[in-house]
Amino acid sequence: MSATFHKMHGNGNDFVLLDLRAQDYALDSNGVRAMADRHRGVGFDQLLVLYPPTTATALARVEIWNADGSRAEQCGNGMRCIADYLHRQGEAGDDPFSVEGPVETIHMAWIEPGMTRVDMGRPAFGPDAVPTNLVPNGDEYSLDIDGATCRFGAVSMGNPHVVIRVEHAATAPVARLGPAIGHHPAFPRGCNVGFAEITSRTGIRLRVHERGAAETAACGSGACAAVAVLQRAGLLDDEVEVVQNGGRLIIGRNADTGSIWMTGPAAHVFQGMIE
Ligand SMILES: N[C@H](CCC[C@H](N)C(=O)O)C(=O)O
Repeated sequence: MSATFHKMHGNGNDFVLLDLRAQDYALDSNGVRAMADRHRGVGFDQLLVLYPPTTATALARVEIWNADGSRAEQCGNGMRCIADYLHRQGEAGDDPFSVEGPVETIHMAWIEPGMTRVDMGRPAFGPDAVPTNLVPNGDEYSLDIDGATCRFGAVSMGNPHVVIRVEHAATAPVARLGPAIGHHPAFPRGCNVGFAEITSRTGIRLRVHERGAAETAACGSGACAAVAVLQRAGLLDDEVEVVQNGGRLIIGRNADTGSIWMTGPAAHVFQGMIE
């Protein structure tokens, strides 16, 4: 069994894209973990799998796997790469198009070579949406970690996110608090943990410890989650530049629909064959 794959990345958050609409390749958690191995496999933060669509308008049905073999409901950088791939394949033109995401239809558009835009849908707040068994005080959650109380926002972008406001992202305790919160029983499906430094009403610096992958160079849904939480707190305007270690994104809020859109880079690195 072998298949053609595409290696891509969005601001250094790297992916293997496996287009299984016209080829077969059996996948399970063990196989995904092996493929993700950066020494014995191809290496990726997430695996993006395209299957034939189940609706007339979508170009593909998308499944997302993390490097640890777990499944994810959303991947913002990955969706931007899928948009670039579908345009590169000649399946998408300059008009918006859509794919069936794991939990909802995702609308996207190609902007220019290496630049795409994705409508990431409406953020969902509240414990049941995230999901978490914590009870918020207003919009703020708190959790005692190592004897200290950690306060944060929480939101679902399809996938679960915690957003912690920090003075300086560069010195945020990502390696310690990321796993401690991300794997905490208060989050039955785990969560991605973002550390956001507000630099202005139109700018943040962000680092994200990702569920199923550890800290990544960039996290697209994490950027959307951080902007959604901080906008809800009245701290950010409708359009924000999010700077992460791997690069920058423009995140905006559609005032009419309440959905969050994301514009940023998508790069195709190489095509290969996996056994
Ligand atoms: N680790 C995430 C999936 C990938 C998210 C990230 N790579 C993005 O760009 O949104 C999760 O398990 O929810």
